[in-house]
Amino acid sequence: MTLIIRDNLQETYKDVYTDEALAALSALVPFNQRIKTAMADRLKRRADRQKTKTRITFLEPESLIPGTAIAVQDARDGQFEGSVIPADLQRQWIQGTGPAAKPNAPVENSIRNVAYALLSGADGWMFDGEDALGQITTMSLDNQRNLKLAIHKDPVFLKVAEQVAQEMNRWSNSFLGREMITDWETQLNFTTKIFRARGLHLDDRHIRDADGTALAASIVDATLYVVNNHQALQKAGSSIVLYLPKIQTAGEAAVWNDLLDALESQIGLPAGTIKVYVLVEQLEATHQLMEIRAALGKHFVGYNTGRWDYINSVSDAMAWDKTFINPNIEAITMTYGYMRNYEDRVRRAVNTPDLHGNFALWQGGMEPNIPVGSEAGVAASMEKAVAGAGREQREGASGKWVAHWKMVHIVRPVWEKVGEANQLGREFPRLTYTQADADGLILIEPAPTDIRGARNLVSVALQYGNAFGQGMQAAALKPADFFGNDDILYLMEDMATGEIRLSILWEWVHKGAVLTDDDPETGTKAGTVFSEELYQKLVAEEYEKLLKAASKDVYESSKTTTLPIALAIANVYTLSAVKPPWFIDLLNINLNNLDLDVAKKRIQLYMNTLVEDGKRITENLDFVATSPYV
Ligand SMILES: CC(=O)SCCNC(=O)CCNC(=O)[C@H](O)C(C)(C)COP(=O)(O)OP(=O)(O)OC[C@H]1O[C@@H](n2cnc3c(N)ncnc32)[C@H](O)[C@@H]1OP(=O)(O)O
Ligand SMILES: O=CC(=O)O
Repeated sequence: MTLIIRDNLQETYKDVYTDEALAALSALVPFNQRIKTAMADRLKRRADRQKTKTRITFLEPESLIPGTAIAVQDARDGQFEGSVIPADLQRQWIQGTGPAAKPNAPVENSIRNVAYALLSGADGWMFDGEDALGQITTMSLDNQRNLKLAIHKDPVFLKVAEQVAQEMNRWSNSFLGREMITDWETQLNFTTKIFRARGLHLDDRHIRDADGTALAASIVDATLYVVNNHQALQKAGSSIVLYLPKIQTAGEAAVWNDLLDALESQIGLPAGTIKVYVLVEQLEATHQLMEIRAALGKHFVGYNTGRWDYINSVSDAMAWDKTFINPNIEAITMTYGYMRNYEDRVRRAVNTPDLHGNFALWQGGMEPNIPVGSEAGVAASMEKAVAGAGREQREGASGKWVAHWKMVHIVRPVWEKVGEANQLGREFPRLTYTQADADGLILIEPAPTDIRGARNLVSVALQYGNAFGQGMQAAALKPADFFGNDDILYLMEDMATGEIRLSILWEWVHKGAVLTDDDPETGTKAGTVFSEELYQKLVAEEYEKLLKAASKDVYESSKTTTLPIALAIANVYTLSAVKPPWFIDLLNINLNNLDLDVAKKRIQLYMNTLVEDGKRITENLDFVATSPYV
């Protein structure tokens, strides 16, 4: 199969696009069409639900999981072959997450992120190819390059790691009162390496198939990571582990399963060698948890409650229902209405035995706090972070995600104190599939819905769009009103947390959220209906604050380049009657573009395509083909 690689990248990244990797990509090209079809099906289901105003439902027990010979009822009963949990995944108290590359940085600087991760003392680290990894220029390839250098213990990486270890110890001496790393070379072997491939909904920016169709990013990410690193990982006695994001249905899980089988077969690995965690980030997936487990069979090891994407997916799935209105984002914790019920289904699903009595893992969701700020601010936020982790541990999670290496030794003691490697097989009632269960998954409860909440949504959404344009798909952000206030910490924001903010604003504008509190500054009262005018007023005010902010919070150069583009995108997303399915689409088509007029044309093109043809634009609009690889 022919591949077309953009510009001269085959040459400049020949350490990533190795012959073996290109051969595997060529062999997997047939999956491209299958993925594109699955994504068209997704959009159609979404459009049909909106048109007919229908909710997501459970699958018919007698039906087969699409793409498999497994009956839904069998999956629910655990009548399928799952996986034994490998030794290096048995204890995953803390998994850190983060990108393995930085924007516009030489390798010696960019690879520092991998050193922080592998020296952090986290039980596992999910190196991100998706929501936290910037995609400007060639970042997805830099990410792959850095991981390969680190996993192969290249001297370039080891030199950086030695230096970073000293810096980390300086911080931990002052913050924790002790060194966090005693022997940096030994420490590098501690953390299980995990990679998150991009979801099925995204296209790679650098490779197309023979027809000129962009290759699905999932194929590219999984293939490059596995092919380039499987031997080194296995030689070190490590598992090959992926996180799979944003799966919506068991049928999509079956596509992933077949893709992984084909990849294993291509490079001579026994079927089921690659292990996967699945992020439960979609309302539809929560209706099909056992079915997804079954479809992934021997590859599947566990679920993660990917809470931020999840909130967005519920908002998106319920966009047609005028009564479904989320409150302030700060109120949507894991114990809030539909979130509580979602978490409960995940823990029940992983603790249902399969055919051989195997259970699966539940890794708790993301803790977005970072311990940087005033002493009082850090103390208060860390208390909350530890309390949140303690709650998840008690509810049955075998571990947690943190967004920064500084958080590892703050949250890990929650599990250290308990001491059990995991909570595999803890008793919970079996899943049921009643109307009441389905209703619980969209349960809204009364909670603050106010102007402070709206300002927070607007300000961070604009800053997030700006950071994305600068190549930082994750960034530490806070609302502009709190710039300079060290008692309020910056929180980790990434594609997921950025997107929910706009989704909630869309609900408030189009469904007329009723404010719960008076706001003297705008003169609105409890009972005021949120409107487009109110949104426009808040956006104008918050944008002005960002223009006036110091460079520490809003890069000066971004104020005339990526920030106005972020504003244009936020406005179109929030004000369009037709809700875009993914915020990232509008951001992606403007990657590497700093011109507002060009951006406006692209945004218009996207919206016209969506409204008129019911299609998304996901390809790299700046793709310049060179000679094909055959
Ligand atoms: C909802 C979800 O999908 S969650 C999963 C996806 N999200 C993520 O993975 C977010 C991960 N976190 C991050 O990317 C970062 O912590 C951020 C962007 C939030 C904050 O980063 P910064 O503002 O650079 O933090 P800070 O200045 O304290 O970082 C200090 C150093 O640690 C590095 N670092 C910080 N966090 C991480 C991380 N998670 N992984 C690797 N390195 C990190 C920074 O790059 C920086 O390196 P340097 O010394 O070479 O400059
Ligand atoms: O991807 C993770 C999430 O919390 O969303």
